[in-house]
Amino acid sequence: MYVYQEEEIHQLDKIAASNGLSTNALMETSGRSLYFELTRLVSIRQSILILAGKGNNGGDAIVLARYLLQNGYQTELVFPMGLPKSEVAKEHFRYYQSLGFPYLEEIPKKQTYDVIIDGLLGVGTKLPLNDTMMKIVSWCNNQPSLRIAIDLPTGVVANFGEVETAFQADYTFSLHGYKPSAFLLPASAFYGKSKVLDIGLPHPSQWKIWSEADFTNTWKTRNKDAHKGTFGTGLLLAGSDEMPGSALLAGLASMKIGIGKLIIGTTPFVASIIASRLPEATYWFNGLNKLPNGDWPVGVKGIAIGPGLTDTLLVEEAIKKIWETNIPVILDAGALQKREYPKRNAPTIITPHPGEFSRITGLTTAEIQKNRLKLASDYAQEHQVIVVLKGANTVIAFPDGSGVINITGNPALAKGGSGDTLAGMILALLCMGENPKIAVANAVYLHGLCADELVKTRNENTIVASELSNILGELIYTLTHNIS
Ligand SMILES: NC(=O)C1=CN([C@@H]2O[C@H](COP(=O)(O)OP(=O)(O)OC[C@H]3O[C@@H](n4cnc5c(N)ncnc54)[C@H](OP(=O)(O)O)[C@@H]3O)[C@@H](O)[C@H]2O)[C@H](O)CC1
Ligand SMILES: [K+]
Repeated sequence: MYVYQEEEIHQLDKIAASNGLSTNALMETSGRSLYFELTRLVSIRQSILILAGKGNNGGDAIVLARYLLQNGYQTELVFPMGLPKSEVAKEHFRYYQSLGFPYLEEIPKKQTYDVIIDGLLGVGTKLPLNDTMMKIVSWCNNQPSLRIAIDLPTGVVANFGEVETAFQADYTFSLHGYKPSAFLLPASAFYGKSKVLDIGLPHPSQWKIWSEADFTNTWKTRNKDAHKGTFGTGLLLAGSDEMPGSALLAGLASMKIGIGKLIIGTTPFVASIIASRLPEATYWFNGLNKLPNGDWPVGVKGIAIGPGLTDTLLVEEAIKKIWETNIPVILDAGALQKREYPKRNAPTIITPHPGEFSRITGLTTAEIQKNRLKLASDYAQEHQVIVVLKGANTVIAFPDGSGVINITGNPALAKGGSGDTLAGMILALLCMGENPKIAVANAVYLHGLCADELVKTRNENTIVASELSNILGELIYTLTHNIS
């Protein structure tokens, strides 16, 4: 599934029209697809109120109303903002009227409806809503009806997360692709359950939702003649005497997802605490202090630096040394600072949560949250790094302008140690030879999926980060046992 900004939708429509697929035809397909989706949710005995705006979102609503009426559904089509203004919506309205179907210009507010369809505003929305629209939306939200939005809930814009008042949908049927606001709070909370309807346009989007199929199509099984070298050696620079657990959590995740060999550069104290829980790793005492002298373990295929590290000066010295190499690196937690990144022939991956991204960019967390996709993407392109902007619907932005939105995960992940676990998973998949884009997307996907699996039988408050790694084995087995 793909994600499209407002401008991209308008552009696609224009190109389709100039090549022979008119907006009139797209509107017909939209309305007809909406009709078929609706018949799964609504029975013929239920009353349906369709609210149509003056633009093409209203045009979709007109086509939907026609299909419903033609098929005997109790449907009332109302234009509370006035009759259609867009040329294509006018054409469909003319056809609707030619069939003798009725319409109203005011909502009959004395009556209640089983279902309200919001075809008031779509991707052409400019905030703020005017007073009339605000009142209509508030009225809808106070009705006991099932609420269904066409393309976007009215009051939500396509590209950003900002909202004042919006139609609180139970379902939103998005046309052609998701819009960024479906993944940006507070807007995303107004979508209800959302689904994309195919209307026959191509998919040139560089942004996609990472799905189970994407995971299974890209996950590599271990060859029969594999040895530990096949799956790479990772260097994890993590853990301090105050935060020893970070090294353990990242290390467990790396080893349990499948890395061949893991070297943990940490203090002797940390090693003495965690080695009994992770005897499979090897330990490089005080690696952070040794690294700036060029005293390196050989054969390292990937580095993760930062989980549980507090000595900023030492971390910066180590990073300077890492810049001299062409080894893929993940900068996490204590290694995330405002900085310049040198040009290298290996990926640099940063994994900030919104607070850390705020520290790096100087933007407020509120600014970041309502515009996560664009800000992560701008940063990734400007600095030529992979940005993993964590939080609900983690955004992964690549240096070439493409990106992935992850939809696995839940609030159980909002807990200490969860980020360390993710850093370990990314390190492992990078070292195991995945293409970096796929490594990062699959790690983020699995990390969230572990949490989703755990909350099937457990209260989300009670889950701790080490449990994510514990269920990786069963989870990957279930997802992949059909792959030959
Ligand atoms: N490829 C596709 O996905 C297709 C989608 N379709 C549908 O078309 C809409 C987009 O249609 P568009 O006409 O561009 O825009 P809208 O219908 O969303 O809105 C335009 C009208 O809304 C008025 N408006 C805008 N902001 C406000 C506001 N804050 N308060 C009140 N009214 C507002 C605007 O009025 P003006 O006076 O400013 O002109 C317009 O009248 C898309 O979402 C899909 O539903 C098509 O079917 C084709 C293919
Ligand atoms: K709408």
